[in-house]
Amino acid sequence: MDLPLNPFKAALRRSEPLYGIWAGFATPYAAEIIATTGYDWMLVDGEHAPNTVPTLLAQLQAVAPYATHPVVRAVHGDAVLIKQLLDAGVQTLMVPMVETAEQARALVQAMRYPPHGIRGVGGGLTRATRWDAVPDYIRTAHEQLCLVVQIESRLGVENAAEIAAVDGVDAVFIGPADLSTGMGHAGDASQPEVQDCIRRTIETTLAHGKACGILAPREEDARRYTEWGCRFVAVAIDISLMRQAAVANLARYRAPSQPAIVSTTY
Ligand SMILES: O=C(O)C(=O)C[C@H](O)[C@@H](O)CO
Repeated sequence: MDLPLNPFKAALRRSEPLYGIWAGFATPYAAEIIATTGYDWMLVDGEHAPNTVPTLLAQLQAVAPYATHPVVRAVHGDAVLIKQLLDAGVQTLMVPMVETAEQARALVQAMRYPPHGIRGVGGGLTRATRWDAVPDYIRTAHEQLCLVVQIESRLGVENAAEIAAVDGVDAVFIGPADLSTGMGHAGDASQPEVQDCIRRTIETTLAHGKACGILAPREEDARRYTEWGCRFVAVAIDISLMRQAAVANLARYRAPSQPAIVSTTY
């Protein structure tokens, strides 16, 4: 069989925004529900959701029949973990907290086979090669792999040009929560100096011919970042959607200040 194409990587070159959703339930069942809803991509979160390599694999398998592209966020940029994720069939990998070009280059190396990198060869053991059904995987894999590095610190913003310039970095994704918190604003990305960093990072990334993305569950933020040039925007978080819907539904019957009648005490 042919090497599965990466439609997300191809779509990053287009001008229309790609709308995504954060998938934090860490279960294949919930991931599959999300995959049916029509978002262009979903972020399967291995950093802040309770995921492991097997749970990420199960989610990749669950969403495989659907058009929504799974972007998997690793808990960190360790080369050994990256090897396992790629072997499991991750095509688009997001790595948090990339602050220097050197870090970005190491990530590219982790995703490529020698002589271009250090990825170990799993061959017929791996889902990535469809258990050896894909011919010439070693020589062609990099064409369909996509590396998204997260810039989410002041140092990362300062080094954004060098990071975006790294050959093999396909896109930059801004983390507004970590960026604002690291700048002393405890998750408040609306602060002018944080907004300034976000805008500069977008402009710098685009100037280097790379796509830029961001998490923006509030509509006004998502629209502004899109206007500033973000190409892929996560406009929702599944867990927040569920909680907000549950709270709003109960509020139709009972004031939020009223305690539950049935309560379990220990
Ligand atoms: O800093 C950010 O913003 C992100 O990287 C996304 C967060 O980790 C996300 O989990 C917030 O819910």
